[in-house]
Amino acid sequence: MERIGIIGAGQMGTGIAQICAVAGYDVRMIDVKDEVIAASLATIETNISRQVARGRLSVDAAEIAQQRIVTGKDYALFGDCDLVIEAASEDEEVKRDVLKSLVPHLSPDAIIATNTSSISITRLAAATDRPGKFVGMHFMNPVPVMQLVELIRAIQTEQPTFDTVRRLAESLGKTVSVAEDFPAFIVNRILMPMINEAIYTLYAGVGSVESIDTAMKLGANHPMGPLELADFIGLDTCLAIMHSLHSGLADAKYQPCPLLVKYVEAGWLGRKTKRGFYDYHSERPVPTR
Ligand SMILES: CC(=O)CC(=O)SCCNC(=O)CCNC(=O)[C@H](O)C(C)(C)COP(=O)(O)OP(=O)(O)OC[C@H]1O[C@@H](n2cnc3c(N)ncnc32)[C@H](O)[C@@H]1OP(=O)(O)O
Ligand SMILES: NC(=O)C1=CN([C@@H]2O[C@H](COP(=O)(O)OP(=O)(O)OC[C@H]3O[C@@H](n4cnc5c(N)ncnc54)[C@H](OP(=O)(O)O)[C@@H]3O)[C@@H](O)[C@H]2O)C=CC1
Repeated sequence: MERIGIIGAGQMGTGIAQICAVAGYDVRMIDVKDEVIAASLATIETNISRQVARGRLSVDAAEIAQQRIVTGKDYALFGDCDLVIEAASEDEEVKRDVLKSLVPHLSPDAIIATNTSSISITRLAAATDRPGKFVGMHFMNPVPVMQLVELIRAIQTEQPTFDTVRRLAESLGKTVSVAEDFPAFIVNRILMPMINEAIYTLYAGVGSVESIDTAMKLGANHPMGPLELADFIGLDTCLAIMHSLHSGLADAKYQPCPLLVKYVEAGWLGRKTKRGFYDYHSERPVPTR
């Protein structure tokens, strides 16, 4: 494995590109907007510079890593990639369109991985010309910091594909946890109902944003409160994951909180739009409820 493609230069695509380049892989990354790509490269530069300042990476290695990342808007960039990781928005129609556009450009042996948080790997695999060479590779946010990669086998995934992607995750310094292909897999099946319940707790007036987050940080030793974490993940992504759980498992306990729905309808998506359960326009996040 030498060259890795990434679709989507949002927070996940950016983190994946960074760790792949630092680990020595050539990276090709596309997105639909120039400004998103520019912001992604700026984030990578900041993060890599911090690694240099911390003495974890030499100046030369940092420069080489950044040169390994080639960006653009055209799927033809993926022609010589050994593996392409799809990290576009958490929307099945978007992902299907992306996969349809991708496959004509790929070499026959190339593997496709999806970083989806919740959507059926089996259905996405079936939307490609190579379901046996398709796998779920679910990185955690922030990618450079979090230790885990969840690997999800579609019913069609062939063992050599799975083994190759496991080796790739390990070569990136990650620890693998294997999940079967059920809605939202392991991490989000457990984490997202907790976040949704925190939003219900706010909706019911049990506590303010600050009291709920403080309670869970100091009372349950979570590194971030659930509402702060929801803003960090992206409220659109949180809602999409709850929809996958609700429709995929047909259980009322997964119904998304109406307040979450309203925030997403308002375009309050968390940190990425500078407003969610907190307002991020000033230096310190300000709770909005
Ligand atoms: C939705 C899904 O499908 C799946 C998911 O990803 S669910 C979300 C999973 N992620 C989590 O639960 C994250 C919970 N939060 C945390 O673990 C921590 O708050 C955190 C790791 C994000 C930050 O840790 P912290 O100790 O509070 O902050 P801080 O001291 O600033 O950061 C620790 C290090 O991480 C780095 N870091 C923090 N945020 C970062 C980011 N977004 N990108 C890159 N590096 C980051 C910092 O630079 C710092 O590095 P150094 O050691 O070089 O100083
Ligand atoms: N956020 C998280 O904590 C985690 C997210 N994930 C998953 O990773 C994926 C990406 O999430 P995340 O990075 O947070 O989302 P972001 O919203 O930060 O980034 C998604 C990016 O994909 C772009 N995009 C949308 N459509 C296309 C397309 N057709 N072609 C290329 N790029 C496209 C978006 O552009 P535009 O903004 O213009 O629409 C955006 O830049 C999702 O599947 C999500 O569920 C997995 C683990 C954790």
